[in-house]
Amino acid sequence: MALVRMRNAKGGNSTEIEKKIKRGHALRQGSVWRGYRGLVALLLVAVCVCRTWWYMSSVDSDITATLVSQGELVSPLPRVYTVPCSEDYENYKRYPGCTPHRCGRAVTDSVVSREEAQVLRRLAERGLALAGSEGGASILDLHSGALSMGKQFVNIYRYFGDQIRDVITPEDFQLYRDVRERIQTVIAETFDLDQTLMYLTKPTFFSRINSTAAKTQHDEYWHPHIDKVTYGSFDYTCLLYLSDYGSDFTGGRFVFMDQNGNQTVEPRAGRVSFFSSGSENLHRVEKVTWGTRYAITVSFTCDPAHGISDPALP
Ligand SMILES: O=C(O)CCC(=O)C(=O)O
Ligand SMILES: [Fe+2]
Repeated sequence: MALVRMRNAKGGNSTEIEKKIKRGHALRQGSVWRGYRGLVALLLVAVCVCRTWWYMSSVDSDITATLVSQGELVSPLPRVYTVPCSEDYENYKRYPGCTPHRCGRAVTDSVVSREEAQVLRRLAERGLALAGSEGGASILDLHSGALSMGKQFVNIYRYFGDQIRDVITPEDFQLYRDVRERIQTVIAETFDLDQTLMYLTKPTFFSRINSTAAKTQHDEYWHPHIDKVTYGSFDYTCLLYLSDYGSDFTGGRFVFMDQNGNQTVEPRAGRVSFFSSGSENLHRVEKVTWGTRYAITVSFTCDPAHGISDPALP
């Protein structure tokens, strides 16, 4: 009743009012749609974030096989996997008796004992405790003296002078030499080479990796790479692990990236993993998710011009 009276009272203005009401409806509908649009945009963003997260996690979870697990003991003979040598070798100078004629990867736990690995790990801990990068990987190269310090490197022999003798002893250098010799022998036996025609090459370094974010590109250790391309002189790469996957750290598995899937080597203290350095052995290291991972890279060249002597105090 009141409504009818109001309509009558407004009389001629009714169409104007109806228009306003319609406009109001339209505006309300618009704002409802805008509300929906906000929701849709939010959903789209969520979908994008989820897809990116799924992609990023799948990059680290696309492992197809474990070549050697941490818990196994590969002894007394190395476990060897041959792979066809890449065609790249045709573009490199050949050194008979050393250049790979058989390519592949191998793992052995009987060349370096766990006790020796522990001594080397303590050396790495002492050396790297002197400085270290701001995140990601830190390295200590006993040959050149390079030690990660913040975003750069220092030369430990110059920076710490004689004090470095309290950190690295003659016994440490002797152990490095012994281990290097044994590694050279097992590589020569495995790939049928003349070990007198193989030379230690640089860089040869201790690495320490933890889960902190890398601040510079050279502290990013997880990118897929080919050692012959990255380091130039490498013909045979060897990694000596100084800590245990699963108990000292998580993540950080070594991954061979093959066309038909990936193959992992799980680090174990004293484990020696070696392979021909060409593109038949594209690889990466998974990001470390917890703890600290120590390893030494000890590699060999066939080119005497790229050979170096064992590390020693200057
Ligand atoms: O530490 C590792 O397992 C591998 C390191 C590596 O790929 C390299 O030093 O080129
Ligand atoms: Fe590498």
